[in-house]
Amino acid sequence: MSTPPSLAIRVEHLSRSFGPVRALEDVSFDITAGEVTALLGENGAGKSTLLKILAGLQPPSEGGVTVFGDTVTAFEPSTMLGRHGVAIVPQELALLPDRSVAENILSGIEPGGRAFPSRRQMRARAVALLAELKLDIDPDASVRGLDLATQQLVVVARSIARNCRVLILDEPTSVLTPAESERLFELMGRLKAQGTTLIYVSHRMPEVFQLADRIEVLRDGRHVGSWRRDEVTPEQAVAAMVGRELDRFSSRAEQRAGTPRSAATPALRVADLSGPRHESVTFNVAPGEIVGVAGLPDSGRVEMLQNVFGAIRSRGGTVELGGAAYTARTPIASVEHRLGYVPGERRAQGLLTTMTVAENIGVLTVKALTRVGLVRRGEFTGRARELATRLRVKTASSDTPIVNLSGGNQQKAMIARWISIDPRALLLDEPTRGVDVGAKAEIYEQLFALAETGVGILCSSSDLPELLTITDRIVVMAQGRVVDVVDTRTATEESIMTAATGAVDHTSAA
Ligand SMILES: Nc1ncnc2c1ncn2[C@@H]1O[C@H](COP(=O)(O)OP(=O)(O)OP(=O)(O)O)[C@@H](O)[C@H]1O
Repeated sequence: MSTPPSLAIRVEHLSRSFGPVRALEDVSFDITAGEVTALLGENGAGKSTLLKILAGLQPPSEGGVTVFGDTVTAFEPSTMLGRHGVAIVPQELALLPDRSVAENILSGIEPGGRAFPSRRQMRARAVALLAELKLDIDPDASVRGLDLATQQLVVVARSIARNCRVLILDEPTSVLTPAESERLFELMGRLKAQGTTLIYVSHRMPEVFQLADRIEVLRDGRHVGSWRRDEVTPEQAVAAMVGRELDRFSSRAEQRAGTPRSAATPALRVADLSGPRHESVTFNVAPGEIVGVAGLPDSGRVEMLQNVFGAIRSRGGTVELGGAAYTARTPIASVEHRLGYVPGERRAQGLLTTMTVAENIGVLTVKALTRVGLVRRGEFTGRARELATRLRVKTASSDTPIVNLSGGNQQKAMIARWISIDPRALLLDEPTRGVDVGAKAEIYEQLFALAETGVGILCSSSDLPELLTITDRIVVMAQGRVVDVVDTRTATEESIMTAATGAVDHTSAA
């Protein structure tokens, strides 16, 4: 059978089960060569499972895949790349940290069947490739010292060096700033111009509608929508993802118009706080207030949050919770003081990877639910289940290992964990990274409900529309210092970015 020249990949009746979970159910669609295809779906819809099958990281349970007319018979990475030209940029980048950029791009490649005769030739080839891709990256730099965005570009270059014709990117922008995302989009544009087929997953609608030629939607493992970009609106695509029209989410400013700021003792007071990459940081969070922290990734906002929580060593300054000084700060003491912290790096900092969903959510309540050395198991699981339902954590059961959950659902479980301690103040870093549009609104509602009960919330995020939607005020940091504190009702993305990128003056905080 001859294949139309424009067909890159045909997926036919693809299914994949994990025990009782049907991650993919009879999925069939085509991917056109030389186009950008965006794959959309809620958390747990099956996107990563489909991408992993296409990259040969796992086989389907049923069904088949054809790449440029050639039927795939072995779902393994070396075959998918070597024979079919399909490569993936996964969420967890697997580079060799102590090797140079050039080595990472080219090691393991044998031009003409032979290893590179010398390091010099390998380096020269890497330089040529980086120039061809217009990537301004030092070929001799050690990968360990590169930021995540640059590491991602190195993985793309490595795939291109291996003659990949189809490049898959799994949520590539979830860890990037807007400027870094633009750099990636420019590279994607250049690859497309050279004829590379691109498939990518994103939860960010504006970006999908900027980049994609086609949009494919999965829901509960089924393929439920397929459009050219100009045939569909973002609202229609979201409705296909969630199976209903989403109500427009009204921002905090709209919901609280006219509500005066609480004059009560602050839930959290931070004064003159200094530590790694931050200096003399001062601000308050009133009970029931949601304060955002904006700033570039190197602004020190992440370290500042860790300092407040007691996860890193402080170099001075004070923290007060409900008017009482909180001095010897450690993560354990913070739990006892009912100060919560949802970290941005869930894999490294939060997830208990050998434990179940219920254990991950309930781990901080074990002590409270233990009597004479015995955990009240029923109550423990019951509470965890209730929180899992409240945050719409999609899981086969509460006994499922947490690692079996999709990324977005793991994040929802991490937030549920901290809500379980009934916090007095809650710190969050990138709370909705990797979370789908429907679940985002659920998380925002939970934060609003928490604030309603008097909890002071401090939320650091690189997602400016998020900060403008959920906060009352925004602390803007640059180069480790607070450079502005703005009322969200009058702030814009531009005004925040201007402060975050330009100013170096230390404005005294409210
Ligand atoms: N190794 C596994 N074992 C058991 N279940 C799994 C495994 N991998 C995925 N699943 C399940 O398959 C379903 C689809 O997961 P997948 O990771 O493909 O979702 P996704 O659409 O990529 O979600 P997200 O946007 O949250 O990353 C989920 O219900 C998930 O819990």
